[in-house]
Amino acid sequence: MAELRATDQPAPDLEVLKKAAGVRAAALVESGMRVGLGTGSTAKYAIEEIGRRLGAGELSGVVGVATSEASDALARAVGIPVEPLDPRPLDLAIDGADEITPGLDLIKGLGGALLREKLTEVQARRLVIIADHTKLVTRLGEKAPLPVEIARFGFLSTIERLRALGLGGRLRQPGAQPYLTDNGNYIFDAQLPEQFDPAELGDRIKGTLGVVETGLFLGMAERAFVAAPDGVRKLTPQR
Ligand SMILES: O=C[C@H](O)[C@H](O)[C@H](O)COP(=O)(O)O
Repeated sequence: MAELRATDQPAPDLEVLKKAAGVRAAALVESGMRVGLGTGSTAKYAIEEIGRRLGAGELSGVVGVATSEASDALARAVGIPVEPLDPRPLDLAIDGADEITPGLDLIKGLGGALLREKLTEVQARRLVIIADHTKLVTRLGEKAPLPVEIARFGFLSTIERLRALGLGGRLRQPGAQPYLTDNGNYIFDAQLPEQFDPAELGDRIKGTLGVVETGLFLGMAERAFVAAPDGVRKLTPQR
């Protein structure tokens, strides 16, 4: 890809980049597909584009499986029929991410949807991640905390157990009350250590009493469309 100098043109704002990635991924949807619909400010653009393609008659028979109440509402609003998750595989899932490594390991869940996202996307034949370039990292935890969904009952005890694993972090509490997920749970935003084995730490967190799920998505993404000012790049896992 050609390099642009800073003086050539103003950098597109992040919304423009997110939309470019979302539209690129939505082009993978074919008629008759069952598609996992991600959550967040980037997934929103893919959902809108799938709706636009359905409305324009470019697609037919597409069914969405939404990963949050918000994405369910958006999908219905743009004309995508939505079904609940059932055991059948999904042809494709499209979602954003908070961090993306060169191996396409991910941190997800800053939007609070990690549990439904993982339940849905583990059933997808292909998980396609869409993001702007600010989400690229060399190691997990570089920029974002790791969201960990925890049961409300006994949450202070669960947080103590997580701290005993060496994790810093805090309960997500944007206002007077803790943040509540679509599943009625809380989220602990964990600060990851500088060096750790993601699979091993993920297992230890998941094995902690009171933990429902983590935002570590390891080895799940088939590709990512990452938008930067000089274009949308397709990334595949580098191992
Ligand atoms: O829980 C939210 C999801 O994992 C999102 O896909 C993730 O937080 C990225 O969201 P955004 O595209 O808004 O940065």
